[in-house]
Amino acid sequence: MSSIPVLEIFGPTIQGEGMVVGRKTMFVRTAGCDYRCSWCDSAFTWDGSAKDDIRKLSAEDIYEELYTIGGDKFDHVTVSGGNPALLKDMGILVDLLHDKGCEVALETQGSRYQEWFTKIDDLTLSPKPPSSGMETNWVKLDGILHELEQAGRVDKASLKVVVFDEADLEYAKDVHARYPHVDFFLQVGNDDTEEQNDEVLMYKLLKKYEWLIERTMESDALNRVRVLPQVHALLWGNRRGV
Ligand SMILES: C[S@@+](CC[C@H](N)C(=O)[O-])C[C@H]1O[C@@H](n2cnc3c(N)ncnc32)[C@H](O)[C@@H]1O
Ligand SMILES: Nc1nc2[nH]cc(C(=O)O)c2c(=O)[nH]1
Ligand code: SF4
Ligand SMILES: [Mg+2]
Repeated sequence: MSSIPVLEIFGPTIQGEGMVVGRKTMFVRTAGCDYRCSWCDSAFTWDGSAKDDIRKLSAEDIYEELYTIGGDKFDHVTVSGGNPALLKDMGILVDLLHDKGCEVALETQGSRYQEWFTKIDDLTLSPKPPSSGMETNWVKLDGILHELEQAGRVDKASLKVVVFDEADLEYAKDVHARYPHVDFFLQVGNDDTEEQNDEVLMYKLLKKYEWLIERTMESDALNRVRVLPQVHALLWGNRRGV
C-alpha cells in the first residue's frame, strides 16, 4: 500500500499561482523538503514545527478525504509541499485521481525527477533564485526538462521563478534563456510571511507586483513571459489552508 506523508488537504479554492491561476482546485500538501528556502511560505512542511501533524496516508485515504471535503465540487487537484517529488508513491495517487476524473497539478522546485511527472496535467517547476539561499542543480533541471521533452509533455509544464530583488531577476532571465520554449512565469516574492494584517500585506504585495511588472517591461530578455502575484496571498493573507 502506498504511504504518503500529508500535512494538509484543503479546498476547493482557486489556484493562486502560475500556469493555471484561477483554476478551481483542491490541494494536497505533503511533508518534507530537500531545500530550506530562506523565505519559504510553507516552512512548516520541513522545519519540524508541524511534525506531529504529519499523517501517513494511502492514495485511497487521500482521495476519500478530498471527496469528504470537496464532494462533487472539484475536478482538479494540486499536489504541493514541501517537495512532493521526493515521493515515488505519488504516482499511485496521480493514477487514482485520473481514474476519478480529476486533472492533477504539481508544484515542485525541480531538484528531483520522478517517472510520474509525465502524467501530470499542469507541472510547475520553480527553481530557486539567489535570495532563497539555495543552489540550483542545473544538471537535474536539464534532466527533468529532457525527460518531459522525450515524453512530449513540455506543453504541460511551466517554469515559475519567484523574484525578490535584482539578483533574482537576473537569475530569472538565465532560466528563461536556458529553456526559451517552456512557458515562463515571474512571481512576486512575499517576504512578510508572518504579517497577520491582510490589508498591510496586500498593499505591500501590490507594490512589489508593480515593481516586478515595471522591471519586466523594461527588459529585452523577458518578452514571452507572464508576471503574476500570489492571488491567494492578496485575498487571504498568510493563512494556511486557503
Ligand atoms: C511552498 S512551495 C512547495 C513546492 C516546491 N517545494 C516549490 O518550491 O516549488 C509552492 C510555491 O510557493 C512558492 N513560494 C514559496 N515561498 C514563497 C514566498 N515567500 N513568496 C512567493 N512564493 C513563494 C514556491 O516558489 C513554489 O512555487
Ligand atoms: N490558493 C492557493 N494557491 C496556491 N498555489 C500554490 C500554492 C502552494 O502552496 O503550493 C498555493 C496555496 O497554498 N494556495
Ligand atoms: S523548495 Fe519549496 S517547500 Fe522547499 S523550502 Fe523552498 S519554497 Fe519551501
Ligand atoms: Mg503556498
